[in-house]
Amino acid sequence: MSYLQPTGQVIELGVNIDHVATVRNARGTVYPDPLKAALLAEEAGADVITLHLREDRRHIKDADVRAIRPRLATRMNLECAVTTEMLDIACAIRPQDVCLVPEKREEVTTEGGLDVRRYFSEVQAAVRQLQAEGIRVSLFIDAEEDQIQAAAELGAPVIELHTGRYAEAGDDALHQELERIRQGVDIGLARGLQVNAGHGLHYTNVQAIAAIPGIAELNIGHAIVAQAVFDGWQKAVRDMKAIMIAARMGADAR
Ligand SMILES: CC(=O)[C@@H](O)[C@H](O)COP(=O)(O)O
Ligand SMILES: NCC(=O)COP(=O)(O)O
Repeated sequence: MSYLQPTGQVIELGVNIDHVATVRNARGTVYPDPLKAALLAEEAGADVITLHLREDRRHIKDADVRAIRPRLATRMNLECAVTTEMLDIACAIRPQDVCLVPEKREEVTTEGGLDVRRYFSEVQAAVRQLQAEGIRVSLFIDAEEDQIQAAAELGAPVIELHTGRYAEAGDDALHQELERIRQGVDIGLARGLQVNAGHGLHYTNVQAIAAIPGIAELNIGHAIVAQAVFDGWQKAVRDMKAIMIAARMGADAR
């Protein structure tokens, strides 16, 4: 049986537009415009628009977040670090969703999940601050039982399991990493959490993740922007969504 999401979808696609901004920033131009990318992605089937306002603003800028928030027909999932600056920005702009992620200046991309257990009180305070503004909070964590348990304990309604290790796994570790995600989904659902997933997913490795019953939403960005170079933006979004739904329906049919 397919679990239907609020939008009636069996699984939702969050399109992360960070790297549209990377291309724009490469020359300091105003194009490609992340706002246009967001609106076209929604037309092409994106259920959520995700953007990561990093402390170093290497791609998405504050102005992008402000410009995009009021224009979306779907919903904004703003990813940010657990810092006073970012939480204040999130509370001012009030996206529907905020996903709290770890951040290191020197990282090329997000390297792991938020250590909710270690920073329990700080994360709990951040969740409460955001929830007081009516924002739904997701925690970007590794698929580890103690992290999932900690997320449930501090009252976050949603977790996003970091699929980076799965995405980077060689053939010998792939099955183990996929099993780790599967178990994380089961643990999260058992604790009443919505379970999302993301990071490093592309048009091939997404299928096994999308097929996991109970995953509500996948956040995917880099691979879609890369595919858009060859196929165009809207086709890249449409194709990713179609692959996800086919994988989920195939799994449910089994
Ligand atoms: C949290 C996550 O996995 C993505 O948002 C990722 O951080 C995309 O942004 P970067 O490519 O700048 O890491
Ligand atoms: N949280 C994952 C995300 O938003 C997109 O990550 P990626 O697909 O750009 O690796």
